[in-house]
Amino acid sequence: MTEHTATPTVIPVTAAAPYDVVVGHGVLDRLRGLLPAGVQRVAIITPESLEDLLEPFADLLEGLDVIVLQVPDGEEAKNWEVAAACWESLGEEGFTRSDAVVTLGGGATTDLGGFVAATWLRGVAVVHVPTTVLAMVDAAVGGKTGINTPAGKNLVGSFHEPVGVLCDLALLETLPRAELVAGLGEVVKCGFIADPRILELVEQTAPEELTAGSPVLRELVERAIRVKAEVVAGDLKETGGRDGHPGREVLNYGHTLAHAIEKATDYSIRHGEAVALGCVFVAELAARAGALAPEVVDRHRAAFGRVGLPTSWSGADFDTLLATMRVDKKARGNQLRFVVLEDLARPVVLAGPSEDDLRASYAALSGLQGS
Ligand SMILES: NC(=O)c1ccc[n+]([C@@H]2O[C@H](COP(=O)([O-])OP(=O)(O)OC[C@H]3O[C@@H](n4cnc5c(N)ncnc54)[C@H](O)[C@@H]3O)[C@@H](O)[C@H]2O)c1
Ligand SMILES: O=C(O)C(=O)C[C@@H](O)[C@H](O)[C@H](O)COP(=O)(O)O
Ligand SMILES: [Zn+2]
Repeated sequence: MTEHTATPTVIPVTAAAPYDVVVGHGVLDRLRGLLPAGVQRVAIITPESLEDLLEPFADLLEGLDVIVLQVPDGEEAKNWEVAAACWESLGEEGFTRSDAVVTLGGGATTDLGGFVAATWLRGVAVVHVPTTVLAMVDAAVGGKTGINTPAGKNLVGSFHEPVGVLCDLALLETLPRAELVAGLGEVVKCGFIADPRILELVEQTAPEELTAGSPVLRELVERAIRVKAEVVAGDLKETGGRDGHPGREVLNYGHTLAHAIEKATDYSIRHGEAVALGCVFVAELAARAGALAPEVVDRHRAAFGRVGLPTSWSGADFDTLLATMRVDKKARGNQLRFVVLEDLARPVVLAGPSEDDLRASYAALSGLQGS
């Protein structure tokens, strides 16, 4: 058994109202301390699939008036019907601005629950308790909330910062391996865009050692949260960076194609898996634009592949993917924009790449010859 550092790590996030991300093992008893003072009623938004976690979790809020809003699992929750059902329940309960939402689940739950909290009464407090690696390192931090529409992923949403985030690594003990690995997709992304030490740790650690109790996993989680916190603090609402840095858009590295792949597969691919593919694709694109050395492109395939993520895919025709990429939030008019790297941790925006380069990069991702 791994010995856990007893002390939780507290990572502050600078925002309009600053908040803490608490990381550790067995830290759920900190939940009450993250709720705003004086809260008497809490709505827990959580997927039906996590029922086993729910009962002991709700006990932590003993003495408060607790409402449970069970939502569908995964992406099935990220639509307006589920959001509307949550609004209806909050209305029936007379949920007010002195009450608070607590999400318990993966990134789909924190996105949906955050969106409900952002929109109910134009904004009530939300604490996120992420239960996947992906939600701990990314979805629960930084205030992006959202739902999908038939046109694509996360097209409706808002920025609504949580008042606190509680990452209890013990919750990962029941997480299926494929979900843990998917979360590493966003971690490795952070390695490329900002913290190459993450890449070294991944390269030096046997992938099967990255388990819920592993100190290396904890270090990776904390490093990725620090990357996210720092980027978000510099550009809270993705309005732009400074001195050539893309600002918050850097966190979208690989996501233009990733979101198109998710839509094309009807969300049967995991977000973190799609991000791995999208990052390989933009690395190829950067190389074609003359920005990135081939060794760094190879390192993308090696690092994502090392943790067990896919690095090759050809499951949809390029024109279908291109049509979806045109509604990516980074696009401006007819022009597609991508975050690409000039080197490790040197991100820039590439605006309006040629269609030939985009096609050739997709061919390279597909593993086709002559790409
Ligand atoms: N808002 C943001 O900044 C942001 C950032 C990254 C990703 N996202 C979004 O997050 C979503 C992906 O999140 P995800 O990968 O966590 O997926 P998810 O929320 O769909 O969870 C994945 C699966 O794991 C199960 N699960 C969750 N916790 C578990 C646990 N502790 N034990 C057992 N099973 C558990 C869930 O029931 C689900 O089936 C996507 O919708 C993506 O767009 C948002
Ligand atoms: O927090 C951000 O900013 C990100 O881009 C993080 C991404 O990992 C995340 O998947 C996000 O939801 C994508 O944002 P979107 O604006 O492209 O919907
Ligand atoms: Zn993402």
